[in-house]
Amino acid sequence: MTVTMPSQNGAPRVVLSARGLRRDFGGFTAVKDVDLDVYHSRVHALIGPNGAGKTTVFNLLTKFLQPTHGTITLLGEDITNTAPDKVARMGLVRSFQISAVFPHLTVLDNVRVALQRPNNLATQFWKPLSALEALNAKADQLIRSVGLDKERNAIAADLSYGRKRVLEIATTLALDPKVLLLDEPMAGMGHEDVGMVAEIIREVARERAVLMVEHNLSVVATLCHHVTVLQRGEILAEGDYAAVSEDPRVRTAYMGTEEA
Ligand SMILES: Nc1ncnc2c1ncn2[C@@H]1O[C@H](COP(=O)(O)OP(=O)(O)OP(=O)(O)O)[C@@H](O)[C@H]1O
Repeated sequence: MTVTMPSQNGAPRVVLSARGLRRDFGGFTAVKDVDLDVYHSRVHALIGPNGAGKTTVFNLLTKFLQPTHGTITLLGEDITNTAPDKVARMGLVRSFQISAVFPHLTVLDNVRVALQRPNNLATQFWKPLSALEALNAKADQLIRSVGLDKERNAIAADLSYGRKRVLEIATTLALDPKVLLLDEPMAGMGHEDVGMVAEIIREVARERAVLMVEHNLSVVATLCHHVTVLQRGEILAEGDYAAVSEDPRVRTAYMGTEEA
């Protein structure tokens, strides 16, 4: 069942929220008292220095890790005690979860394989030809939506690093996530690819929520509507990039300098 909070007076609706999230590892608290609201059609950045707890928060939200305290709500349903595979089926998908890109398959075949995962129409391969045609149409639509049309018949292994990451995003989108979690999507990319992937994420977020861990602050500044800064497992600041980057605590604690 999909329950979404009504978007009254056009305000974006919360699709994923966490309250009082905490995770202890033995005597060490990696995440403490984290409240988070992620909105439909918004790109939300989770930033912070190494060891701040970003990956742990991702693992808690996707239920790879169980919180020590706190609650998590997805599309109006409490998922605090829900298994990770069910959470993914409900629409909260982390890119690497299903983004196994097969290097020797073409772009088209990679997307078709992704579309054949559970919950997608093509699992019913015994269905008539019309189902197969619908699959092909859906694959082409996905390929177009991430701008891989020209590489449609290229072998995945022959794609540039940046285009491979885009193919990864396309295979993730095949599950039709309502909330997409991206872990450093720009990592290891050159300037040109960063711009291209940022445009794709912007486009992808029109119809879903995106929460991303990102170290590239110029990407965060231009792409993200909302920024949460973590430090030592706790929220240090949040707001839009302008507000967060003006915050003296962020400048000194996260960026290490008043000049950031
Ligand atoms: N399974 C674990 N057992 C013990 N400590 C852990 C475990 N996972 C994470 N930690 C600790 O929790 C803290 C937060 O780690 P986490 O990986 O969430 O940070 P991060 O912000 O993602 O860092 P980075 O930017 O370096 O990836 C770190 O001090 C880390 O050593």
